Amino acid sequence: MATLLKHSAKYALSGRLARLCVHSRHGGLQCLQPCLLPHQRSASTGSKILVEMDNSTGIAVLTMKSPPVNSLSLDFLTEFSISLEKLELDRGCRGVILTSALPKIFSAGLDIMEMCGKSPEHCGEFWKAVQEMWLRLYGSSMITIAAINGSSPAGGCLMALACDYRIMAENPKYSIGLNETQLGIVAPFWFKDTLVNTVGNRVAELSLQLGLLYSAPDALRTGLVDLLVPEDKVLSTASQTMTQWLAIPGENAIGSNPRVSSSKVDLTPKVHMVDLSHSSESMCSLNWIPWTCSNRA
Ligand SMILES: CCCCCCCCCC/C=C/CC(=O)SCCNC(=O)CCNC(=O)[C@H](O)C(C)(C)COP(=O)(O)OP(=O)(O)OC[C@H]1O[C@@H](n2cnc3c(N)ncnc32)[C@H](O)[C@@H]1OP(=O)(O)O
Repeated sequence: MATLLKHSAKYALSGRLARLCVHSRHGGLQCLQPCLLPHQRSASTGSKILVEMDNSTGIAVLTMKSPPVNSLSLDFLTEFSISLEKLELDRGCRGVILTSALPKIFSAGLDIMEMCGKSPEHCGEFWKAVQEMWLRLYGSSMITIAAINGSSPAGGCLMALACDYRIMAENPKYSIGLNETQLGIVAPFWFKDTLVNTVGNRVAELSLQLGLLYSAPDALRTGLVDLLVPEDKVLSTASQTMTQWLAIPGENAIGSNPRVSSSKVDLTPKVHMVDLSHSSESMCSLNWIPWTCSNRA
């Protein structure tokens, strides 16, 4: 479950992201425009991501808004990770709903233009940003729910898989899956592991070998998504589900893992990023921590 990594990734990444904010040539914090909305709501928007925070519930909605297909470019990934880190550092934020502002598309996955004709340095930077997005989402200490309101192939599916729960629009035209094999590329092992954790070994094996994209009903049948609802109910259902999840006692609950709930514990990163500048091979080594880190109190 995603919560296994939440605290370790939180502390592993904040330093790197802080550096990205200062040094990145690809957007960064300076593009986020905070503004206050009524009823304890606040919003910040960059060019590709809108974050709306409801301080009364502790729920943030992170909306991807990068036409035409929310492809995961370096700029997009950088803005995404920075947005998530800001929420992670906001102790008032306990849950994040990830969704899309684009009709019919959740995310088309990695931006194909980032993968051809680029320098090795650029490829290395891009690939690190892909890992960082996954680590930050999968390792979040917040509850994360994907409100999948459109198609979500490959890296788009990975984003959804990295969340704690997946709610998809019951439109049979929408598809989701790790279809890399169909594109002639091999899904990295951590894509595979994320899929196995969700659907089990056999379904993952078939999905990856055949590069299957599932229709929404089939995605529900295989367990790739947890719930189908009418398209206009995806976001409201995600909010209701989040409220239920947040009612579960959090990290300060009696009997919770003392390593996590004490402020003096050693939260040295258990997740290591490796330099991939010269490699398109797999990327991060994960030392699983022995307790499940629970959600925020
Ligand atoms: C550099 C580092 C080296 C590392 C190399 C490692 C290699 C291993 C990586 C393994 C992991 C891969 C994960 C991935 O995510 S790979 C990307 C896979 N994505 C796809 O295959 C999606 C392809 N797109 C679609 O299926 C469809 O476009 C859609 C999302 C279902 C939408 O369909 P729709 O009919 O509505 O729209 P169009 O197809 O007409 O597309 C509209 C425009 O969007 C452009 N587009 C689509 N997908 C992408 C994309 N992934 N990146 C960039 N651009 C994309 C498309 O070209 C159209 O543009 P146009 O209007 O200008 O023609």
